[in-house]
Amino acid sequence: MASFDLDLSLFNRWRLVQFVVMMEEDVVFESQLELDKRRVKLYLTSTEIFWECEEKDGVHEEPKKSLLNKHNRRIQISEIITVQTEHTSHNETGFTGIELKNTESNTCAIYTIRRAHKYKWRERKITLVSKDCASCQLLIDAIKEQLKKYTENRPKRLLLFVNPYGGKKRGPKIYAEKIEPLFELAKIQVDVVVTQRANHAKDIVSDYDLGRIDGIICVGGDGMFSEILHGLLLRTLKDSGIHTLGPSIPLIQPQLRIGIIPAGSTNTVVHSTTGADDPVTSALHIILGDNMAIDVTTLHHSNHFLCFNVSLLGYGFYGDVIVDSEDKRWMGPKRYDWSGLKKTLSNNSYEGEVTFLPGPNKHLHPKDGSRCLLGCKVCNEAALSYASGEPHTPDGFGDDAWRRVRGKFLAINSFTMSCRCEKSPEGVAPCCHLGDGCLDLVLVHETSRIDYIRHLWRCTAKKDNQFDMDFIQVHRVRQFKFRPLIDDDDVIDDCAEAHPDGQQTLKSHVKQGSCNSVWNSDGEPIEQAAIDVRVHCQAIKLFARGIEEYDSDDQITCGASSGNIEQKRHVERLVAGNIAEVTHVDNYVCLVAGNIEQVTHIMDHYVCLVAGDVSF
Ligand SMILES: Nc1ncnc2c1ncn2[C@@H]1O[C@H](COP(=O)(O)OP(=O)(O)OP(=O)(O)O)[C@@H](O)[C@H]1O
Repeated sequence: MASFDLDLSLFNRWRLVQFVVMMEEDVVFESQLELDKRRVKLYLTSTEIFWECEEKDGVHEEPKKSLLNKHNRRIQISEIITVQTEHTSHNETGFTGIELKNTESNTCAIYTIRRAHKYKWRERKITLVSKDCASCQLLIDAIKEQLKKYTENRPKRLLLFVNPYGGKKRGPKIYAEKIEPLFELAKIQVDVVVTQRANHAKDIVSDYDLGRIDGIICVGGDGMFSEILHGLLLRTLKDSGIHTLGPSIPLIQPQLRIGIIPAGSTNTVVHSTTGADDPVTSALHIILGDNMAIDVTTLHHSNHFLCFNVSLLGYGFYGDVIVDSEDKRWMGPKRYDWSGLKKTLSNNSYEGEVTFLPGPNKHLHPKDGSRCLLGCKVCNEAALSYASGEPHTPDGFGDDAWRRVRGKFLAINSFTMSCRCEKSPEGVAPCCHLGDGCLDLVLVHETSRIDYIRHLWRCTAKKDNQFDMDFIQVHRVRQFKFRPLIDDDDVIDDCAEAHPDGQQTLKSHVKQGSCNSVWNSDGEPIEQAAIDVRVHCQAIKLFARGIEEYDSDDQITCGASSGNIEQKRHVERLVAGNIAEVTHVDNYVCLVAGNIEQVTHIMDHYVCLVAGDVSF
């Protein structure tokens, strides 16, 4: 017999949600239909569609099929991709006595999204059969009417770049097989460019008629995104008459949003803004017209603009890794592991001086345990505060707000976002915010190899204690400057000026264990070591919404059979890859769901199992 170990508060939360929803909504349309060969009564409100099963022969039977079970009978209008008639033959309709003409249909298909495993989204199709074609058309018209207000911000035409060279070189295949059909379904026109060389996309963006499109998409990795970001930000400045970007000039937020379909090696930006490194999820965020603004940092050397940065900016360890890995692209994403291992063993450290201007709120810091999630309060407040002028330095930092740290550093890392990736699910800087106008500055002082390995190891764990080590200092800052030091009193402006020939020179320079490392800015090496860095609050918009809350407490542990592997597999097939994470712990099947809807959905599956499919 199955045993259920459920947190009852989940039920209460669900009931509360249902109650509030029912109280708030006004039904604007209702209809009797057929769904999964069962009669249902469907209701349309301004925000959602829901349905209930009708009694059959006077008996209200609770069906077991997924779309009909009681916790899965809702569609948010805002999440509908499209609604259209679908042509089925007379026999397939299930409704008796219907005469269909060839060109007409009494079948309506609603395409929407479903939350699959954790942050991943998938397309979901719901087929509804009306009693006749006219009723079907009325239903479609009514849904389209409600959908109008949500489609205003959705893209109709996109410029899309596919990088055939990034990651495992799967960009073109990912686009053709997974993404193009979804954009066709959503009736989005796409101008596709397969890039022929580095900076091809940037050059096109600098001249393109941007008024024709609603967004720019890249199918590639962080490098490809960075290229488009540069093209779009510089183009926006140029269109506003700014041709030279001095260190004190604020960025102008472009009108267009950028979307990222991940097909690179690390895909940090997409992972940190959607929670998933998944092409289909990203395409669905684009189709629904999601919109969020993220911070951009500018790098200057001697008042000359160098580049923009949005994720990791690292000197020392990460700089050495990028230089070492650049000629190992043939290894694919594994090149970072190989070069990372080499550089960890060499344990080089570099002398320098960091000065920084702290963030405006001293209670917010890189170890405060917070997470930047969908609707983040910290980012929303920062946007308001920056909109009304540059924020003040917090009390307690004194008149001379700039702080100074000198020393020998194994790494100087600045994070403008949490930098989540496959290897670090919570991010290398887990408390960092996407749009708060600040960056998290991590100073890793010279230490032993083993201690640094411990730090790197902790970065990959789900706990966020990687900064609780005595050789690491963290600060949340608005601006910082770095100057390499030859010796204690000799601050030089740019050691790399002695090596102006680019990467080869930089590589031999780093290899010789020379005075300086290089900066790794979003995966690109920067020659100049002496830099000035400034954060620009929410300077670029993305087709994303931030990471949806994933409540790890919404967990059900359900008793499974005593060691019968077949029965466990049966459970796994029913729910795995669909709504929850499934793991086996001794004789228990452990299900972890992303939200209350998924939890209740899982319970229904288990009720089905107990009712007959499997006896525990
Ligand atoms: N056809 C091409 N040939 C060579 N390089 C290209 C081409 N198209 C684009 N690029 C360059 O490839 C670089 C890397 O691409 P991308 O970021 O997509 O992959 P990645 O480096 O493997 O992934 P990640 O940046 O996530 O680690 C980009 O900076 C881009 O300028």
